[in-house]
Amino acid sequence: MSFNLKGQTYLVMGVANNWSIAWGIAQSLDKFGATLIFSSTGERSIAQVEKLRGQLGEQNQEALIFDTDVSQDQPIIDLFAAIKERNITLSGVAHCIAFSNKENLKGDYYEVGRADYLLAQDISSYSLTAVVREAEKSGVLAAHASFITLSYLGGERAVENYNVMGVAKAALEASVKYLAGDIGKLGHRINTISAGPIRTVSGRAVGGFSKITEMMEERAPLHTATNIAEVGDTAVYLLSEMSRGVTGETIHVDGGFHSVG
Ligand SMILES: CCCCCCc1ccc(Oc2ccc(Oc3cccc(O)n3)cc2)c(O)c1
Repeated sequence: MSFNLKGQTYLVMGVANNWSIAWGIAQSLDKFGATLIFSSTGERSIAQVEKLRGQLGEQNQEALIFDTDVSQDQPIIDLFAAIKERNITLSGVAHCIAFSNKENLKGDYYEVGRADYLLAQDISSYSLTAVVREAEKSGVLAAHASFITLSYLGGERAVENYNVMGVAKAALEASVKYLAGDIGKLGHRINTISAGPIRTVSGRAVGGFSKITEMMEERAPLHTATNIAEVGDTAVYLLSEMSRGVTGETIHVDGGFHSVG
């Protein structure tokens, strides 16, 4: 019997367009037969997902798409209530959501203002905690559900220009470990994929992005830039029973860059 995800439903949060890592995750889950639900923010992203789902398998041609602003608790509560009332059981959630104002993604980190710091933390870190809590409380989770979120090396060490987003990712990665403790006793898991730089709309918002990607292609053991399909396939592993013994972990999908000096 070959591995597949037929009959399993996953929520993918944060598809903005076909460059999004979240879209790579959706495509990989779809490839293995999973049924998908999408939540994004804003009419442009919603319109993109409506267009993109046409590229997916039969089971996802009419995938549900929710508009969820994760900067408030109520929209997150409403999202899982809507899933619950459709009697859908979730095998997992991919949280692919982050934001910080562009002017904080260049220059000196300490120039970041209090409001901008809190905004980056709210959207890029706290939103995962709220999503995991409300998913659990809503009763939509399968017996052994799996959560994943996305990070970058700049959350582990100072990478020039990544600045306030790096501090938010550090909080995100610490949250994953504490959340692993909370939900492990309930039978659920949560892990982080730390992706190498990928040419996305978000990536281009970060100062020095093209320099970093060139440097990575030179110095990473695999000498390749990361792509969304590589991240998507690792997401399938972490969101499936194949990683049933793994939680609170970070897997780097970065051509090995983090391993070399
Ligand atoms: C100098 C580091 C270069 C490599 C950056 C890799 C990376 C690329 C994209 C990442 O995701 C975001 C997500 C939102 C974000 O904030 C944005 C995105 C678009 C517009 C805007 O005003 N802010 C910035 C980066 C991310 O966390 C990490």
